[in-house]
Amino acid sequence: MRIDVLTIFPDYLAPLELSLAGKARDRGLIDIRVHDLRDWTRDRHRTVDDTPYGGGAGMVMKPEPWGEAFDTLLDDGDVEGATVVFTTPSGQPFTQAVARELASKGRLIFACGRYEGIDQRVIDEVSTRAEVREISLGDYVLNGGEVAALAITEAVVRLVPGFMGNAASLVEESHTLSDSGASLLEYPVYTKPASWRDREVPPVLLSGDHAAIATWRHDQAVRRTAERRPDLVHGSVLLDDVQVRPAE
Ligand SMILES: NC(=S)c1ccno1
Repeated sequence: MRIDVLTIFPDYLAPLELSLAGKARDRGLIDIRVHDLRDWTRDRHRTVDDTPYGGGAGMVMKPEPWGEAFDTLLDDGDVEGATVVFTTPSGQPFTQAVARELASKGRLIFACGRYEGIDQRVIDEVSTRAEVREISLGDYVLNGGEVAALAITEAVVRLVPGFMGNAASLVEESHTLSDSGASLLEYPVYTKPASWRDREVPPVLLSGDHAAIATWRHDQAVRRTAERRPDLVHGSVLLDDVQVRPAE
């Protein structure tokens, strides 16, 4: 997978060098390229914003630099299957399901807006040339889209086949789907020592009874989901999975 990031703060994406994404790049699994939007400005001040038509506070990102940047990135022959992601608070919520969708793409191009946003004509024009997704990290406003691009990149890259050394660990993490299709939070996890500050590991986990352990873990995931994320509980589907007993 190739990932391009367009931003006026390229150094903001430096953590991609450090994290697992950096290792994946070293292994040739992903090709990450960060681009400074100002490289497509034409004035000596490298201007990327201007006042909003219709008035109002703040500044809007000018269409010209974005248009020329996308001309470069979408005309480099590597456009097939490219998806352009605008990270914006007005986008669709980013979820694990969206991460799975994006992980199946051949190429992602992140457009990180700043100020009050990017001139709408940029989104409209790019939509005629590639698949466009406007995605929000959450219902809050950041100073720009870079943090969202980092988070989405991390969530997506770890799903790319071959990225995680132990693919099995992807199966039992939060927001995977249960047999009934419900999105479950991960069950609580424990490791040595078996007793710590008079707190014991649940005995079932020491029993060696794999069926009982699987049942306990699923029960815990369902209970945790029902308690913390009732919004993920679709009718009785989730509760049909298991009788949710009151917390012990
Ligand atoms: N919530 C998101 S993705 C965002 C981008 C810029 N500000 O907020």
